[in-house]
Amino acid sequence: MHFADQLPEDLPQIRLEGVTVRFDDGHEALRNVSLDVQKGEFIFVVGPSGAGKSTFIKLLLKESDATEGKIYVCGKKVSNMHRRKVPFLRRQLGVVFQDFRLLPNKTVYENVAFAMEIIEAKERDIRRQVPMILSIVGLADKHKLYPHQLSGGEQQRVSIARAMINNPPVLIADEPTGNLDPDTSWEIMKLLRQINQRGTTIIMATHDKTIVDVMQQRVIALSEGKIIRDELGGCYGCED
Ligand SMILES: Nc1ncnc2c1ncn2[C@@H]1O[C@H](COP(=O)(O)OP(=O)(O)OP(=O)(O)O)[C@@H](O)[C@H]1O
Repeated sequence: MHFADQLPEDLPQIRLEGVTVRFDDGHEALRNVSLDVQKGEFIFVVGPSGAGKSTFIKLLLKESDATEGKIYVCGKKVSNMHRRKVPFLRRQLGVVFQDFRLLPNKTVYENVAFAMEIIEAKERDIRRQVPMILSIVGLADKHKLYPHQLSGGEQQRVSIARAMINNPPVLIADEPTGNLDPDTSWEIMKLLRQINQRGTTIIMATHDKTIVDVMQQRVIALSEGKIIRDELGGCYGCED
């Protein structure tokens, strides 16, 4: 038994313990950050440009490494995880980006099916589940179209369908409404709220003050790499 590898008791879905990310030039993108995220939470990560939001998200996905501290995601210690195990970690995390990142030469159906093919799902399951998720995101009638034939909001729905098709317990959204107009942004937020109400934890980095203020969820505010506020039912910048 390797006691050093034992996980702490009562581990929440995500835990950061004294995490610092320091780059070669000495700049610290995160400084001694500690936080717990419980299963089923909806969390906004806010802060000005350069505050450390993307760095935080990259740590969860193991796209970056912490210089100091411990990170646990979905029952696994990520901070010392072997590269070989990273693909298994990523299966637990659906990811949605500001710029959608769809495959331009694949149809809506194929873009979503691709995420199941990667994990070697059975063809029969793909044929059953892809139409189901497309109807949940309101795109059942657009399955044959290519990304360039869709509006920005529709493209983001495809990317949410792709992120959710393998039922990850956590959905990470990095500025998912950043390229969308206000009405379309609200449609996307309604969809994210529905997904959260079905039990998926959502962590969303955003600059959108209105969305954060209206949604009344937990808000973690970063400034210069430090958590300066962490409150339930919070607002974007409460001093405003
Ligand atoms: N490889 C790197 N080397 C040095 N500094 C870096 C590196 N990557 C990021 N940084 C710095 O770390 C800080 C945090 O960056 P990060 O991308 O996490 O900010 P952010 O809050 O996501 O900003 P934005 O809202 O503009 O996306 C910034 O000052 C950035 O310049």
